[in-house]
Amino acid sequence: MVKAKRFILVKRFVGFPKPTDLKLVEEELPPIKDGEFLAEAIYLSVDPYLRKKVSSFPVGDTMVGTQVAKIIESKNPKFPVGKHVVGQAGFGWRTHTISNGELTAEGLNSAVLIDLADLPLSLALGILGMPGYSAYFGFLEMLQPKAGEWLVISGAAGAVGNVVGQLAKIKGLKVIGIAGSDEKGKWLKKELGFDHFINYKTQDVGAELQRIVPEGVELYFDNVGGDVSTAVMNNMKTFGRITSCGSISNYNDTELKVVPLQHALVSRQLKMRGFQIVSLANRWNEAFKQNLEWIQQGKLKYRETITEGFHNMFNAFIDMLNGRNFGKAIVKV
Ligand SMILES: NC(=O)C1=CN([C@@H]2O[C@H](COP(=O)(O)OP(=O)(O)OC[C@H]3O[C@@H](n4cnc5c(N)ncnc54)[C@H](OP(=O)(O)O)[C@@H]3O)[C@@H](O)[C@H]2O)C=CC1
Ligand SMILES: CCCCC/C=C/C=O
Repeated sequence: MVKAKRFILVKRFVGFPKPTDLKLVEEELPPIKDGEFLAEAIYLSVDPYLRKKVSSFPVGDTMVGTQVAKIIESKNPKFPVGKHVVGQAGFGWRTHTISNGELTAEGLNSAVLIDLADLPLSLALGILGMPGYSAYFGFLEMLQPKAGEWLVISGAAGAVGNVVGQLAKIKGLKVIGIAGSDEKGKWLKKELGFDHFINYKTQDVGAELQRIVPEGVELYFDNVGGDVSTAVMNNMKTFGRITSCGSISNYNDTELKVVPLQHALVSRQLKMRGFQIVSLANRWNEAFKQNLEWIQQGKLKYRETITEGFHNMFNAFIDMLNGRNFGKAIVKV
């Protein structure tokens, strides 16, 4: 018998999540059936979308989330013992999972075999996983960037943002990153080649943009929404293009705030495009292959903030919401 640990939701998050909203429980797993396999978690991902998802999540269910796991028992020839998978639907915040690897209603594989050669397996949760694909499609496809254009990225030092900035440098753009600490700014400029950095906690974003690019920027990749985005949009060129990837600045709000975007949109004739990376699930492999190639060529760098211990899942999640992560926030079991 295998004992699995898992976090269940005991109270839906209201405002900033509290440790008492989740509970760590143990359960004995049944023997696996034909077509199933048993996987043991190695790395788990903590992502901003979890905060949003839990607003409508059934109390008592295992907390959702993606993980990298090793197959330790199998009655499914497609998932042999010893191989690794990225576990999505049916996995979540748990140490051991029984899965059949089938497609979910959303068209996502519940488990996908991975082989990253000599690269760390945890990258399958970051630059070679969902956040890396969001950067790839959200930037290259939604924004249709051209060499020489100016790009502003909010949430620039996070899992998605830092990859967007690096892709933009590969494509010959000029990049301004916005994030919440000068240490993050140093990393973005010195190691990743960003051209400019704005600390939204200590600087006036609009005034800084005005100083750096008085004529206005062409492109904006938005991870945070809120006042930062209003300031950026009011410093864009006519016909500027925006990808709305997320709005983490309001995920913990209990009341909906009105953010005045229309003035900038209308007066500057901007084009704003949102996207859901799950809708592009059938093309994820394209982004995987290209990001992998650029990593192997030394054109894309990766950074992770790793928290040790499954019992620290909640702390890692809160640390990410509070901006303590550089690059991808990961938990190592
Ligand atoms: N549309 C889609 O399909 C997808 C959307 N997303 C979205 O992309 C965004 C980035 O995700 P991801 O890269 O995984 O997360 P990150 O790794 O960027 O982590 C979240 C970051 O958000 C920043 N942050 C927290 N609170 C605020 C705030 N009030 N204002 C501004 N910044 C804040 C923090 O950095 P700092 O120190 O700078 O404050 C923190 O590090 C999120 O909005 C997420 O929901 C992600 C994947 C897919
Ligand atoms: C594997 C599920 C990924 C969902 C990412 C969604 C982000 C939305 O904001």
